Amino acid sequence: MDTILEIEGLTKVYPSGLTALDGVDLTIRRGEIFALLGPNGAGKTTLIGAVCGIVRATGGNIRAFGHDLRTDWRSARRRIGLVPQELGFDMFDTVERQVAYSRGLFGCAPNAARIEEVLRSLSLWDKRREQIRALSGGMKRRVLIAKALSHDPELLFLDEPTAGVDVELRRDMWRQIGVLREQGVTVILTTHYIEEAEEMADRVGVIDKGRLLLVDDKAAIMARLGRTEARFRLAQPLAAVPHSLCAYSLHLEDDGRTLVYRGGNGAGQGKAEVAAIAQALSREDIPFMALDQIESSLEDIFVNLVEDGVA
Ligand SMILES: Nc1ncnc2c1ncn2[C@@H]1O[C@H](COP(=O)(O)OP(=O)(O)OP(=O)(O)O)[C@@H](O)[C@H]1O
Repeated sequence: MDTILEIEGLTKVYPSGLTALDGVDLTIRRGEIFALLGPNGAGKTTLIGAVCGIVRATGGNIRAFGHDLRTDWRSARRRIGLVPQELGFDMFDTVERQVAYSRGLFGCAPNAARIEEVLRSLSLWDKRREQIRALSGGMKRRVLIAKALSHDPELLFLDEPTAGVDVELRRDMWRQIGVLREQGVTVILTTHYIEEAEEMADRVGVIDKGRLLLVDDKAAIMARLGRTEARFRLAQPLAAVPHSLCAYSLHLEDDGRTLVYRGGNGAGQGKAEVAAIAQALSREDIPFMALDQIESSLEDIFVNLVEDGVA
């Protein structure tokens, strides 16, 4: 595994006494898309800020590209890009100048061809001479990305890239992030939206109250924690769950007309049990008219994790 970022025991206590990060350990692999998922105030922006040199950590270590950020911040910093949550630029400046200026801020030599490439990849080329204030909200967000890409970062942070944007723009943003992945850029994004993590991430970290509750491959999270709910709508109501099925996690609803299964801790266990229950029902001569089956989403998993406070 080629590691691009290593965070160890990262702690941030703000002067107010609030602990925003509480011993966070995280390793990011080169080329992956990592989604940091958490509710408001979980510590996502603080974590990004600590890596990007905006927030001074209280404790812990951060190594990026093998450099210790405390002692060798500058060389690592050039290889990191940040798309912040807030729109912050000179609204009267043109798109092209803002993006070229950002490149210069990182000490990179002017490179008109590269700026053109970035602007074209974000469909901003036709807008390059427009003042930023004249752009739509979505276009302004693209300019933020263009600025962050202007110095060719290998590691890009996107802090809630789709907060407050409409569905179309969100999908557009997902496409853009797909393009970055193809270009080999490592992306860490923060989000409140489970569907965003589900759609794009290779791995997901769940953070709450400054603690990283869980980090895993997206598919593994689903497999480990995914639950299956199946509802058998019975032809005839039952007074009780048949004895032969009491090994399964079943109960009756709708005055005995619906047999409900909830269970299966991943790895297809839920689906296998539902199939076994269906077979047992037909063996017992208990016909059912319909079967509705639902797999839990990352959202359900997240709610459970946050409620439990543990991984
Ligand atoms: N400069 C600051 N001074 C004091 N407290 C702060 C500061 N910045 C953030 N906090 C607090 O630290 C905690 C974590 O905030 P942070 O912005 O990192 O969370 P977040 O997960 O990014 O939230 P959101 O999803 O709302 O952006 C919050 O309780 C927040 O109020």
